[in-house]
Amino acid sequence: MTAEIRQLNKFFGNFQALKDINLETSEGEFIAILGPSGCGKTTLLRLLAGFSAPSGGEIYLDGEAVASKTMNVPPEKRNLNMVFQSFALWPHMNIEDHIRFALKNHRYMEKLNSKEMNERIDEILRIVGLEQFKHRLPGELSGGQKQRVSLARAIAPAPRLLLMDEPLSNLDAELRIEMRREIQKIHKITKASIVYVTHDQGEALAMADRIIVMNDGKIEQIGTPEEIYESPETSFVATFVGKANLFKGAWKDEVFKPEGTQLAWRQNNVTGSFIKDGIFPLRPEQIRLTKAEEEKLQGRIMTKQFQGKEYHYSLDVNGRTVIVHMPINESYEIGETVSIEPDIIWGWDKKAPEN
Ligand SMILES: Nc1ncnc2c1ncn2[C@@H]1O[C@H](COP(=O)(O)OP(=O)(O)OP(=O)(O)O)[C@@H](O)[C@H]1O
Repeated sequence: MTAEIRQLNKFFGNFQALKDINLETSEGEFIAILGPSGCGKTTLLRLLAGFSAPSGGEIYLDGEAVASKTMNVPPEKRNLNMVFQSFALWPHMNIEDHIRFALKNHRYMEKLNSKEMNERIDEILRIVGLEQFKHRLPGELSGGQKQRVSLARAIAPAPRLLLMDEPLSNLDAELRIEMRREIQKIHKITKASIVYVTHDQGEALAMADRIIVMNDGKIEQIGTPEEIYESPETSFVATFVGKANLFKGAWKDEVFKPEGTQLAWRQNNVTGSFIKDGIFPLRPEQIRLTKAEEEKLQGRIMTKQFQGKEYHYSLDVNGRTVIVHMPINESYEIGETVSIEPDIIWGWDKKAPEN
């Protein structure tokens, strides 16, 4: 299913939760809506689902208008299903019956006889790896298994659009990684379009075809995971997604002069807004520490954490905190003064800095 959102606005009283949202998705696309708590992700998802009506603008599903200021097609008349963070399972109903209920009550599901119904239930439970649990009640399942049931229930009637609201946030870290693979598999098998809300950039980067980064009710950037990570267009995207350090200074063509220095850092891939604002975003792994040299920017190591393949350092650089990740074969100590510069091996710019 394709979705088109035009100039969408949503007010709660005087508070504007969505501000002029525009978006077009293509058939079968996996879209992640990524942003911090309160930025409007769930509000946008609820409007797509039909649980809530817009204050302005329009939504089209497969080219047909489903919502505007004056009309709102209800969720059951949109060929979609939703998966919630809370699982939303019925405690008295076993797993098989959850799927059966979903198959019987979805408007767009063809009518099945009881043999076809049982085959479909088994097929769906096989996809999510729950065949042996079909007679259990939700209370007899782990968190991960419960979320598999809610995924199974959502995909059972083969909706053309799946809306997922932080479906993994109630699971522990290891299970979340495993469930990412499950959701990717489900996307591949069902070919449904997916809109997936998350505040976890790892999830969005790992699964989505395109990511919409939202902040304060607005879209900051839309792009593939690679575009969002490698070429952030705003300071918000650079820090929220890439955890970038924002160095202040002045740009002249492709050369950046950090504030208070005569250095020249070269970079040919920074977007217009950074150049205008005099900012050079560098992710922790794009910075290199070396023994202190006078002609380079210097900082003092405040903290050092061992992380397996890397040390994570925080430095005080002229009163600002800078985070740097370095391989463990180069080690510096807390209190040491070191030089910092853009990394020419891992950085965006493969050319040597001009200094
Ligand atoms: N029914 C409502 N009435 C008033 N304000 C609301 C309502 N629903 C949401 N809001 C406000 O709209 C803003 C966006 O909320 P929303 O739930 O969309 O955020 P979110 O990005 O999904 O956050 P989270 O990640 O914490 O779920 C918030 O400031 C919230 O308080």
